[in-house]
Amino acid sequence: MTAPVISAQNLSLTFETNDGPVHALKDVTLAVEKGDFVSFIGPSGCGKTTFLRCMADLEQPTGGEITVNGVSPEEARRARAYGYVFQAAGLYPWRTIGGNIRLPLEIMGYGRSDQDARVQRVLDLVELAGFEKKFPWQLSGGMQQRASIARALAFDADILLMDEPFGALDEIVRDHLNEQLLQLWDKTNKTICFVTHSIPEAVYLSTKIVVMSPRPGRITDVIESPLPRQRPLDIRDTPEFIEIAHRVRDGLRAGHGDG
Ligand SMILES: Nc1ncnc2c1ncn2[C@@H]1O[C@H](COP(=O)(O)OP(=O)(O)OP(=O)(O)O)[C@@H](O)[C@H]1O
Repeated sequence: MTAPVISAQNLSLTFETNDGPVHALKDVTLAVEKGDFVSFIGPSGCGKTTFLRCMADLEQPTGGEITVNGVSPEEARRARAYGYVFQAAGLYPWRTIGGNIRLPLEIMGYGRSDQDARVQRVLDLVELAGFEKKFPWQLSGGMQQRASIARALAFDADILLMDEPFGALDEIVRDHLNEQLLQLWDKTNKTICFVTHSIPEAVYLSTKIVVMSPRPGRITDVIESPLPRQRPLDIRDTPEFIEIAHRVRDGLRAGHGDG
């Protein structure tokens, strides 16, 4: 067996605030394997974003251990092990779509022709070929979110950390992006950690669904999905899908009950 891509052992993070300590994460233990698509679902404040930020070295845990690709999050960050996609697309309005995707490559010192090739490749991957010279405001919200995914993919990181990337989009656009994201995951075999509030989104996308509950933020259930890798959208009407969705809902309810 290969080592997990992300391994958390009794991970805890307590924020000291003026109102006293906030236990954002408490004793979280989880292994994410290579090629997994893991969704984190739970009510507001259960620590989903904090967990993702620990993986990305944007927060420092106060207890336990976490490794990314077998090393510390800091070393993984320096090795550009992951791309991070935020809730809002976060594109610079004064740069074109191509310019936005190019920015991290410029910072990392890639040569100009390598930059060009990478920009074209990731624009193709997210089906935005031809939009390189447009500015963000000329694109719909869904297209902007795809551009921000392209930016996270541009330097070929094996891990994609996505914090509610489609939360602000309407349902039809979200369905379409979910489908595209699954195809992209299938093509590239990346490991994806994905935060969401939506049960159907979590069940549709994931190989593993991590249910969390707040106060203190912890994992209450980990569901290994029996669904096949290839998933047309209408898989959501099948009994298998509905059964998993029920289990997630039950887990969320139980978490609320003792919160
Ligand atoms: N920098 C901080 N300082 C103090 N408390 C914080 C900080 N960041 C997060 N928290 C608290 O930690 C808890 C977990 O927050 P987190 O953002 O990880 O939750 P979440 O599950 O991602 O929520 P949401 O679904 O609303 O995004 C919350 O109670 C939050 O208020």
